[in-house]
Amino acid sequence: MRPAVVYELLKTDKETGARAGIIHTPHGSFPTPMFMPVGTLATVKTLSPEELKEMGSGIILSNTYHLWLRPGHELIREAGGLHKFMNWDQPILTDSGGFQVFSLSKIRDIKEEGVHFRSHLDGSKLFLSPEKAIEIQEALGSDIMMSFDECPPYPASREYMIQSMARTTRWAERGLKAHTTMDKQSLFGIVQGGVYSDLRQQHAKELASLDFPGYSIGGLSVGEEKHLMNEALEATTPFLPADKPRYLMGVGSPDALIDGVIRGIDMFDCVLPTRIARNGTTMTSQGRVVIKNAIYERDFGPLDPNCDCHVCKNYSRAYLRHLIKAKEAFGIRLTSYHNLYFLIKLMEDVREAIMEDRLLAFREEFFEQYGYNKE
Ligand SMILES: CNc1nc2c(CC[C@H]3O[C@@H](OC)[C@H](O)[C@@H]3OC)c3nc(N)[nH]c(=O)c3cc2[nH]1
Repeated sequence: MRPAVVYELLKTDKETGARAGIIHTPHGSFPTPMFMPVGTLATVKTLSPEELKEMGSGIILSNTYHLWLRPGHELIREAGGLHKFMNWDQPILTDSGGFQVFSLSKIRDIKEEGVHFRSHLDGSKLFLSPEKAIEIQEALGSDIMMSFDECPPYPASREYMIQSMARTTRWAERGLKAHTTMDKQSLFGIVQGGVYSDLRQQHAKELASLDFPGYSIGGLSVGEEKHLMNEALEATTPFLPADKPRYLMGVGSPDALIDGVIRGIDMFDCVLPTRIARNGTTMTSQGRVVIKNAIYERDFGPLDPNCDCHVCKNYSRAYLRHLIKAKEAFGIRLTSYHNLYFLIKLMEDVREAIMEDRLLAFREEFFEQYGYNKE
């Protein structure tokens, strides 16, 4: 089948493996590297589609597991699909539910045919398989779908990893066969292998031979140290086709994004920016600002003097601190907007640095300003 998702490589940074490109999907195109806001329950918490477009969010995520449980994928299909249901007419990427089954449900039983588990909402018995995950994502009308995989717990033994990877490959093949409603392929394979470089390389090659339109790198950002994530990426991306997108799942923080781009990653997602925003922690060009801190009580300057988002142009740190302490809903709307804007803008700046072959210099300057070098 022809791919529904097409990657256009524009430039590779001369000093690193970093790439600048464009990803084309049935609902439009977006530049890469790109940070993708997470809208697990069909909403990027507290923000409207108009605000997401205004901040430059080219694509958002939603979550198969959660939407299947509530409000149900059949209801969303009747509503005309997820784009219509949530009034978002640009690209949507959905996860397969693999991760949530393993991270949310206590009781689960992994079998070859799929995973039996109980709903984290009402304890009812559920069964998720590669075929079911495809059925749900097709009902949602997702532009970029994820294969049903196992994200093994961290750490996992080599023996367990080898068995799990082999099953994840068999599940990926079943997903490719089940994905039939559209005349084009929009299913990504998910590379596993934990922190074992040889297994990462082996799984990348295995999935590359199945010719997916794109590849996710899973099994990371699950508690491993940063250098282990970087080493896993170095063992994976060189064995993935250069003309296909690479998506690092669940990442992340500004340093992890930059170091992921340097190792050939094009797409990222993470709940971090919106999750920390809800308790008033923000990312700024000078590092983290925890707005509830008393030092900001009479600080009438902008959250980030180097940021041109509407929050930094119109509201002061003192006002944000007041709203967050008073638990005013408008406060977390402002901190959520700024944090997402910050990461999307960071990826735009990184993309510019790639176009001008100066990504390592950009990394040095950003790390210095943000305060990473102090750690
Ligand atoms: C946080 N670290 C992390 N997240 C991960 C996710 C969930 C992202 C998904 O989870 C939701 O955010 C909580 C988002 O909806 C996202 O959708 C793609 C993963 N999903 C799958 N299928 N396989 C993996 O190996 C995997 C690894 C991860 N590591």
